[in-house]
Amino acid sequence: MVNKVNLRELVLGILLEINKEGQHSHLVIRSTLEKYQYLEKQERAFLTRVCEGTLEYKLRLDYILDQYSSVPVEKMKPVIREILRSSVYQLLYMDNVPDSAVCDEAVKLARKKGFYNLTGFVNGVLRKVAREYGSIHFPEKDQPVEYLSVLYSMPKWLVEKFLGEYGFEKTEKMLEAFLTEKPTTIRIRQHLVDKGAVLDSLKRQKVTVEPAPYVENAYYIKDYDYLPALEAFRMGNIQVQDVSSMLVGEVADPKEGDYVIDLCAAPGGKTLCIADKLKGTGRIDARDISRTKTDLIRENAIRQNFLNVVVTEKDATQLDSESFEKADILIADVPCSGLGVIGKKTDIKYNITQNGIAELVNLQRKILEQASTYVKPGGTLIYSTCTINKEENIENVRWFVENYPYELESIDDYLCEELRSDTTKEGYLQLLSGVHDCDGFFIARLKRKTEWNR
Ligand SMILES: C[S@@+](CC[C@H](N)C(=O)[O-])C[C@H]1O[C@@H](n2cnc3c(N)ncnc32)[C@H](O)[C@@H]1O
Repeated sequence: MVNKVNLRELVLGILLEINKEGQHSHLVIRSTLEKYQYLEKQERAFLTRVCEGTLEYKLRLDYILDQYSSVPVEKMKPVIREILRSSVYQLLYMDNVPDSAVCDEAVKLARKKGFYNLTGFVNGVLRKVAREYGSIHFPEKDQPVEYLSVLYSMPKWLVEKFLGEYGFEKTEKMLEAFLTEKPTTIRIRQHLVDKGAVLDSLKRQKVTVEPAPYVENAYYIKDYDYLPALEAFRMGNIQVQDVSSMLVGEVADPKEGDYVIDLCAAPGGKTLCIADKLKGTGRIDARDISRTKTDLIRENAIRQNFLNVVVTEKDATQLDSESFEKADILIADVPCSGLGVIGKKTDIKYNITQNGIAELVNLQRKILEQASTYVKPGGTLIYSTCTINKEENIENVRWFVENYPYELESIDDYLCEELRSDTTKEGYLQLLSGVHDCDGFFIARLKRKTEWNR
């Protein structure tokens, strides 16, 4: 017989592990779920929700705890801090868990972990939060940085950065969107696939399907358990991909027979989208830096049976002279800070630093420098990131056109009316979650000048 597992103890173990340097929360959660495969579906959902929610709302939870605890959160013992954070998350955001159960379980867990002398403290803080939460004084809008930081659990330096670039209204929409759960977005493959049949197959498996905005073959899916259990997925007819990322395929606009190089291609989202648009013709050379990464591209290309995809391990910062002036289209979907996808990858907001961004800008420019030589004169270079700060986006593009024989080219012809603006006419698009109905993302289309007009 299997021993009953204490779910809150597992949550505590996960939260402590995530705090260690270099850990990624989704991997720590996944490895615990794999280890405890026998947990019921509901138990798995509880464990995932409490861990993810505690992380997403960490700064707000700490602000609340600091109102009620005689010891500041920063000075607490790590075990007690994580018990309190995850318990306050349950008290405030999980209606189906009774307050008394949250407090009792937290006290039991503190005792089990050897903190006998702190059980009264844990009990006192949690019962006060449960009783008095409605009367907590939160920062007001006239202190915009504190207000947004506490309300949306975003480090202050990032709030300041977003306010500086986008102003209050857009920043607030974006921070709110980061905390809002979204359905999965899929792209239905077009070449050799009947869209109606794919939609029927999804509906037969009781999946809720709705059209997503901006791109014709983009759909939201809900009410499924496990992606590989879907026939449409196993048959290679759907690919999970955010609409923002699909827009790279639209803006690249490959023509049958084109030779495309995708320099940073793993796990293969844009490669496969472009392979589909090439309709089995031409070739897409999908590269990434390591075997682990290129294996992900291979796995996806095999599932979708695309024979025009060639996968190789290559460091994009190193010059590949064999690719000199060969590509009709080059995709530079570079490694970036990921500030546009904080809603899906919570760790980013706590781990990224200004120095880290500066290092990424250097890496992005090194990649662009090599990439500049691979495009045929008259060919196209698409520069994209899933981030939203100017240094990694438009400032890199401006640096590139100043130093290399390229010019921005309007992308209006490839976008729906809703996404067109002065910047898309100039050649680039900055998407923001909450403002747009997708992840935060940047795309620029650059044309390599021909010999005579360099
Ligand atoms: C934004 S992700 C690419 C996402 C991919 N284009 C897609 O649509 O699925 C950036 C990729 O850059 C890769 N990368 C990082 N440094 C690199 C380098 N020096 N050379 C090549 N790839 C690199 C990472 O391994 C990562 O897979």
